[in-house]
Amino acid sequence: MRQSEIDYAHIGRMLDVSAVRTDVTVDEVDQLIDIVKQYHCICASPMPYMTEYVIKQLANVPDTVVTGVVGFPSGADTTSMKIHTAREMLDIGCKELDMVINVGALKSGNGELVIQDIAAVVEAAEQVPVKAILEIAYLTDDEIRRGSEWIVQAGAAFVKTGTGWGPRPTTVDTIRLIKSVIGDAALIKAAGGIRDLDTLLLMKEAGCDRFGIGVRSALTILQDAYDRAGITVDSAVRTGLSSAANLTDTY
Ligand SMILES: O=C[C@H](O)COP(=O)(O)O
Repeated sequence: MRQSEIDYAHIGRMLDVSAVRTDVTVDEVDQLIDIVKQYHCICASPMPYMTEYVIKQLANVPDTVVTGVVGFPSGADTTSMKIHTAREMLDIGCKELDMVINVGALKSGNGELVIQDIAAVVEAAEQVPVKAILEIAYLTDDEIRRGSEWIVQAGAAFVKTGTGWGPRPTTVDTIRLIKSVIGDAALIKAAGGIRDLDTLLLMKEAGCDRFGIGVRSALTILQDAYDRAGITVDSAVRTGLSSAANLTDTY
């Protein structure tokens, strides 16, 4: 991909900006709201108890939908718990869902459980896209292959790589591996430890369609894209960079 072919001004259309850490504060959620508005990001992703608040704050922002998180972060909830959460998120107005698959069942080779768990949420979501999270940080390459196949079989719209809570980041090689397995049968969302624009662009070239990025890294990446596009942004959002940097980072 040549630099001249990249639409830096619209990078936000591929970004789900998240505030899904344990210690996320209301100030950080407010900053997430400012960022998605300023950079026209496609999706905002808060923790469940803040989701209705974010939906209200973005009510007049047509560019951005809010995703509801399901089964964060372990994926070990029962299927009925996941269905309940999915329905609650949809009832308050979420237009997408990000669910963690049953990682323990995947590692135990229990495909039937993994597939029915995802399929039940896909069914509850009706037409709303479900991004099923593998949590690659805990998986071998074989498990990533198997899990990707099961996510496609269950009918999820996206194979998503991570929650951001795992011990290692998603890499370009992870995206290549998933793409080699699923082809065009589902979309790919890379998430977890993406910290710069060039890595994001390499992942896009490898077949990634969407990126989930925590609020601190998102601001850095979006600002880099706007700088490359020669766009000046509101100083209030840029000032937020320093407070968002308080988010702890495991990578
Ligand atoms: O899905 C969203 C995650 O928060 C992305 O991970 P991150 O916080 O490491 O960027």
